[in-house]
Amino acid sequence: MVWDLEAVRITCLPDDAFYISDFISEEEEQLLLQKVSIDQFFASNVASAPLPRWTQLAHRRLQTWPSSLTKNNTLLATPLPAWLTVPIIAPRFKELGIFNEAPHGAPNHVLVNEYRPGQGIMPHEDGPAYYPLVATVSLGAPIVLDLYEKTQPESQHLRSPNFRVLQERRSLLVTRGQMYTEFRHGIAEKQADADLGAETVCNWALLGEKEAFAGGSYERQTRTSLTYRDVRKVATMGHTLKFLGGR
Ligand SMILES: O=C(O)CCC(=O)C(=O)O
Ligand SMILES: [Fe+2]
Repeated sequence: MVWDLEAVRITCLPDDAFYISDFISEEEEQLLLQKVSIDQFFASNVASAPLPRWTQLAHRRLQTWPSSLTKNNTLLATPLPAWLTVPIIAPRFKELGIFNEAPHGAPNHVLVNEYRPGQGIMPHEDGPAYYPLVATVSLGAPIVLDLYEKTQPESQHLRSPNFRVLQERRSLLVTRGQMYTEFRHGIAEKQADADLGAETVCNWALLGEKEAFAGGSYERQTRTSLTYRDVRKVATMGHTLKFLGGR
């Protein structure tokens, strides 16, 4: 398929943000959710040594693929598992060309975040460890992402965000450039998302199923996100062994 990125630009946001509804099929969504839950029992490549993949945080659960970054923000080179690669990176991200200018030409790192109703993530920025582009695939249920200009004091976060993006299940949200560097993003700890409409949701025109939100609110259900990024610093195994060997 050939995608026209300009056609899915979120025009009321600064550069750059794109939203694609129905980015993956229902079958693909179910398979991904299954993998996310099965892989909590198995390490990616050491099936005989069960390893819990989830890290329980105060307000959500997290998986880090292929592994956490080192203290100085380096990724130890390991390929992502196949289920996180096909079909999302290959062929779809490749067709979109979104990672073409990233240092490694493709994402090398994926965070899996799971939010139950009432859970969220504090406003934050993803920082300089990554090339400034995040591609988020949403699974299971919709959720609202809040965007805050960094120039505003953090106390503003207790009040209203500058922009809100409604992420439907099976959608893709791409934020890059200024949207990555000049904004914080967060998800409110709520049981329901309300006050939804063309005036308050900046990707309203790009939604796949506006009718579902016509009432202006919905109750949260468990929503899982896959956030794809390119970690700038990657250490190859050769370097790592040399480092461990002290030479
Ligand atoms: O779940 C999301 O959409 C956002 C996750 C996030 O901001 C992060 O992991 O840095
Ligand atoms: Fe983030």
